[in-house]
Amino acid sequence: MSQKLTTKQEVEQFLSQYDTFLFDCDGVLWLGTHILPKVVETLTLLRSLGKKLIFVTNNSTKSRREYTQKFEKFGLTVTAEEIFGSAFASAVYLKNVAKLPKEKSKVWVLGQSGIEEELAEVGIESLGGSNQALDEEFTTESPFLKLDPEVGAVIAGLDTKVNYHRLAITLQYLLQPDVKFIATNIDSTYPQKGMILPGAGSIIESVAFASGRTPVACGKPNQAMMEAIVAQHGFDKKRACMVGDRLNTDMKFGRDGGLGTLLVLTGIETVDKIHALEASEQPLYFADKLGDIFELLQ
Ligand SMILES: O=C(O)[C@H](O)[C@H](O)COP(=O)(O)O
Repeated sequence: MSQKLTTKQEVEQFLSQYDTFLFDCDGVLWLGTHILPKVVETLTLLRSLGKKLIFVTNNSTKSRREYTQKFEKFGLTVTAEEIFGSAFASAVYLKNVAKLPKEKSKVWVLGQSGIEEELAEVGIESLGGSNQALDEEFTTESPFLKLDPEVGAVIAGLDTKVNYHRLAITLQYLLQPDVKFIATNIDSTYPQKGMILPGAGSIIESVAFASGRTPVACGKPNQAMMEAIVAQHGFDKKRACMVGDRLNTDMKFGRDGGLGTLLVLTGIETVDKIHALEASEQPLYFADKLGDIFELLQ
């Protein structure tokens, strides 16, 4: 049964079990540009206790570099090596697993600059994405209908500028059987201050349904992402904890990876949703917010 962290002793006991903490971002650390209460204090405290912090987000709109700038704005110094985003995970998958043939080495992007930047980092040329010509209304005269024969894959992720033009051209590439279909993540929604918004998964579902194809999803809960993180940071999974706000991505990612799990209620989930699960599916711990760790230790 999931245990709620409500006392200083419970928090001390919780912290004593783990040396490494993997943090989801949206819904745990912040809601869009709104940092959640006592997050900076909590992360600073954990660092002072010698804990290793790694940030694992399914949000593909920003590259690791752009995320370091977002952390900086909140007064937190985080290096790109401490951040794993689904855009990075997708680029690594394409580079090291999908291994596109030389003659089909380009990628069509349905998504934002974070994906384009991470693809460029691994030497993959991309089309589409944030290209402003795609903001134009779609017509059958669209120049993008002249498909690039060197495109060997589609990567689809969260795109807050999604429109019919982008969906129509993405579908044309997905109707080519030899073009691979990669999704950055499956999140149906994501939390913003006071509301829930359509996530990458809901956008990707549009072209998956239209094309009749199912993508390979590279973000949480895909364990390839966990393996990449463990390979880079070399921590003991038995003494690591995944902290997240979504049961079917963050908590599944942590549980399947053999990590401890802490669910916070500042994002998508509720206590009722936790208790509706089988005991084995529930997070080990839950809390109203991440900042409770700092507040309860005072
Ligand atoms: O793609 C989305 O729907 C959102 O960006 C995603 O849900 C947020 O990612 P998180 O930081 O919660 O993993």
